[in-house]
Amino acid sequence: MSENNNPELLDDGMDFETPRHTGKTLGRLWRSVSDQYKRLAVVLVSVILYTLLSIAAPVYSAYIIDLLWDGIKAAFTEGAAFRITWEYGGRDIFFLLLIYLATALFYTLQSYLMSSFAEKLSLRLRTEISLKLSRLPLSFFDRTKTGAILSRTVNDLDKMAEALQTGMLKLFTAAGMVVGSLIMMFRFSVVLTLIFLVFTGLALFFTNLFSAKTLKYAIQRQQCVSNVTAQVEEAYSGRVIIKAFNQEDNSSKAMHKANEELAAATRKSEFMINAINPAIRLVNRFGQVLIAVFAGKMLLDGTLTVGVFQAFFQYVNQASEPLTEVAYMVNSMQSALASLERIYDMLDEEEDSPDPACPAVIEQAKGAVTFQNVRFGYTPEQVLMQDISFHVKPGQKIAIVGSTGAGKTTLINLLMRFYEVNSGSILLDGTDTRQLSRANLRGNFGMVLQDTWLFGGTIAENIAYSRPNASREEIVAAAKSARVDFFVRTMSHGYDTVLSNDAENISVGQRQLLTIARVFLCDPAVIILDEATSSVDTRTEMEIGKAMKALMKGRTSFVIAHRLSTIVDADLILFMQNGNIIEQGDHQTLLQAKGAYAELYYSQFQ
Ligand SMILES: Nc1ncnc2c1ncn2[C@@H]1O[C@H](COP(=O)(O)OP(=O)(O)OP(=O)(O)O)[C@@H](O)[C@H]1O
Repeated sequence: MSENNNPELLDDGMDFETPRHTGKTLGRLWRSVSDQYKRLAVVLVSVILYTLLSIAAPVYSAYIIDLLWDGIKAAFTEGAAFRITWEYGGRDIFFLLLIYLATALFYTLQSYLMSSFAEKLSLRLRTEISLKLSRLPLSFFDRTKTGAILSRTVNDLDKMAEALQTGMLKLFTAAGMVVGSLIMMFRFSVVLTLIFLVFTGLALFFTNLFSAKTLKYAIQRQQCVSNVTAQVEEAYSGRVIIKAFNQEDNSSKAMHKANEELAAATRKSEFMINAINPAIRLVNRFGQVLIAVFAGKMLLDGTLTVGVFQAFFQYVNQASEPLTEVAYMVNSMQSALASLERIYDMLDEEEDSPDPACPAVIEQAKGAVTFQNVRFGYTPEQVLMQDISFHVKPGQKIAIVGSTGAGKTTLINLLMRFYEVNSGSILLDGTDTRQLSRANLRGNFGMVLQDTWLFGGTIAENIAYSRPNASREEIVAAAKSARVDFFVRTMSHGYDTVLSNDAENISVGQRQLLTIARVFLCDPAVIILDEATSSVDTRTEMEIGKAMKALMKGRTSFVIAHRLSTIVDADLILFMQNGNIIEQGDHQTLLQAKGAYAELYYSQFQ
């Protein structure tokens, strides 16, 4: 199972893993529940009392049955009626009932306390995770699959909470119950207890023998479930492309294959579970029959009383059940610890460097931007940008040009401080952006990306995302500036129309206009525009172009340009290649330089 300890491989929520550092993880868990020690102490006392009473009840019942049995025999020989009075038997039966009641109460108490303990812990971890997610750098999300993050926040936490609620309690009570029952059994009869131990040993041996196989099939099944989920996800997200390329048959064949594999794996794993349990129970039953035969003989010999006979069987049940479950309990506890370990791993991930303690503040930026000898790589070993320098005056339009992968988006990522530069600096109005808080820096920027993001909510709420307290008039004014007001009014509920299911009921162009409205509303000093490519029709493209032009007015604007025709009026064109700016200047200067830009320009227009 060692390969399962690699967090990368655990993305599909595979069950039955083992923790890497059990002691360390337990220690950390212990420290993170320091506010709940009192609760745990009460649970511990309750578990001890529950176990003691559960062990005491059969002995007491043996005493009562023997007492009554003697009374019945005496009454029989005397020919008198047998009667139970308060003094004779009644009081004992009442006390026995009290013991049963108390065990039930302690059981309820400890179950309740443990579930609230586990829920408190999981709420705390959930909060820590969500805070952590907001502090993690984007590079974490680059290298971690979405499924893994979801699995951490949902599956792992649930698994851990469940194991703490039921598994741990069972483990504690099981230990006490087995030890206590065995002691009592030995006291009653060494021979009968030895028979019990031999058969339980056999049952455990068979459980171990088959558990490796059961585990193997269970893991296979889990992998098949992941496979089916992936197929469904793929078929759903790619449904348009699948239809467009007439691949429905292949897609459903792949799905069918995954389903068949899952059915086969489930059959095997269910068979193992369903075949093993009765087999093990059979071994246990054989043991019990043998004990009954021997005990019956002892009963006839008079070396065992009726009361002890029945009490012994109560102990057999109390001891054998936890013993056969112990393998499962250990597995589930280990798997819960592995889950907890992954949660801690995520909480230990390196965070964004903290904002400065006394940050500089730029309330309303003028919009001057300077890159000074910026050097950057997404990974330490691979430097993408060697040495980038340029200066932009407030209100200027800067076009960033370059082939795919040239580093245009990266430049913007650095400007927004989504990633930190390796060396050099980026200045906004002469202030190093690292001296500002990230919130202050980003508050001075507005972004319109091709990859528009709208959330499930009304159109008004979506526009107001950049300024949640904006009035309806301001929202409508922003929509008008973005030339999307007319479209919104044609919708069934206007600005209160709820966008759902990824906002598929509105077109790509309209989505982009809505995100332009969003930026209009927050009125930033610097804007970043990712020009629309061919995914919209010419008319919508013109609308977007006009809305963007209006947005750029009076602001410093960085435009990631795909068509050179739209940037001839730019104050500064940055021509990028392999992460570096190889030419910069305005359109005329670059044409006169007769370099890469001129070549590209003429290739597009001649
Ligand atoms: N998050 C990331 N982690 C690692 N490498 C990245 C990351 N994002 C981009 N890169 C790499 O950095 C280089 C520049 O990418 P970038 O996205 O900046 O290019 P681009 O000019 O914006 O391209 P496009 O026009 O296709 O969007 C590419 O080689 C890309 O593979």
